Amino acid sequence: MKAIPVPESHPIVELTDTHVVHKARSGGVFTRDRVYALTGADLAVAPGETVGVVGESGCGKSTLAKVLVGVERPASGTVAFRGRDLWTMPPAERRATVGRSTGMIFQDPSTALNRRLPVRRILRDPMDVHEQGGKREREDRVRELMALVGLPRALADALPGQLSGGQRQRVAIARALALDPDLVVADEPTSALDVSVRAQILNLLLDLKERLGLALVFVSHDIQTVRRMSDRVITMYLGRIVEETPADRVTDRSCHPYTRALFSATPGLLHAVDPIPLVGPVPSAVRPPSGCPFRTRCWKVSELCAQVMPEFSDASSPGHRYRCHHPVEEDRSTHDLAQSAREPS
Ligand SMILES: Nc1ncnc2c1ncn2[C@@H]1O[C@H](COP(=O)(O)OP(=O)(O)OP(=O)(O)O)[C@@H](O)[C@H]1O
Repeated sequence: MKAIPVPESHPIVELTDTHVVHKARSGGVFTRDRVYALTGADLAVAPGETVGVVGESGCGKSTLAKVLVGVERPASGTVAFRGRDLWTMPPAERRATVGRSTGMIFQDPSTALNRRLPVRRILRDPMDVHEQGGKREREDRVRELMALVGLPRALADALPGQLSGGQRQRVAIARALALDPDLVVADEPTSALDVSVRAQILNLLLDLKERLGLALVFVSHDIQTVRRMSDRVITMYLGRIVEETPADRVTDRSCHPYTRALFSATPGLLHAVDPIPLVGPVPSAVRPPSGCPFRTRCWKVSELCAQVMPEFSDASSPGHRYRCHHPVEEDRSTHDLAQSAREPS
């Protein structure tokens, strides 16, 4: 089993009871309703670790990613970088802290890169903004970054539109690394790419992470990939973190019924022979259910689940915690669970 890195004195970034609330839109117009995009998130990212984030569409994965890199301001709770609260810093200090210590890689490099700038300018831009090094040093760093991500030097003057999808994502990765960050957050970094280049980009990320000692937060719909890339996996449901599990135990040892159901439905996983049925749609993030948000789809639901949001409980294995009143026994087989879900008592 992979060891979960023990945090140094301070995690790189730590969320404490962090909430993000948006104004809801209907037909492009804001309404009085509120969308609870992230609710009560507690999460610490340690130097050098990879945290994978999974959950169905709309559960708050991208919101969590944006909060971690200081792009999204929470409505309440704290976001601390190396122990210092980001949102009580003076704005210039906050921009410098976030800009220097984090990098973000988005889903679609075609829209994330400025189409009018050549590669060398895209890569130099973070150094220009944060006034890092002189002209010569910035040019040297551009060359270094291109080599680091496997881009030929001949492409330095190319525009993004002249590159392949995989090359564009390499540029986006190089830009995220320009200021030598401690943390990179990758939000669906391969889902807009051809299947043939996905593995190359994932391998590049893993390789860079090892070589540079980066912490990586990896958001993806592709559960297999999250499991392969990560040290631990965060499961989100309707804006809540509901479980945190060591990645190599997530298919058969996770305790939250939702995590088990999610992984049981993933083709190609060892235990995905008998999917646990998830009945009905995900409830609205405008009117989340009382108590546990998963209760409307859970086969283990009881009255308590409607009344009380479960606190995090520690499981017997280290680095594993979950929010559930009726957790799955850690060693119960997925096949067995699928039977119970079909015939709730
Ligand atoms: N700017 C915004 N204004 C209003 N609602 C928003 C905004 N951004 C996100 N939301 C809503 O917040 C919730 C969480 O969105 P988020 O994009 O974080 O989910 P996600 O898990 O990343 O989804 P996906 O996997 O589809 O990208 C959703 O209900 C979404 O519609």
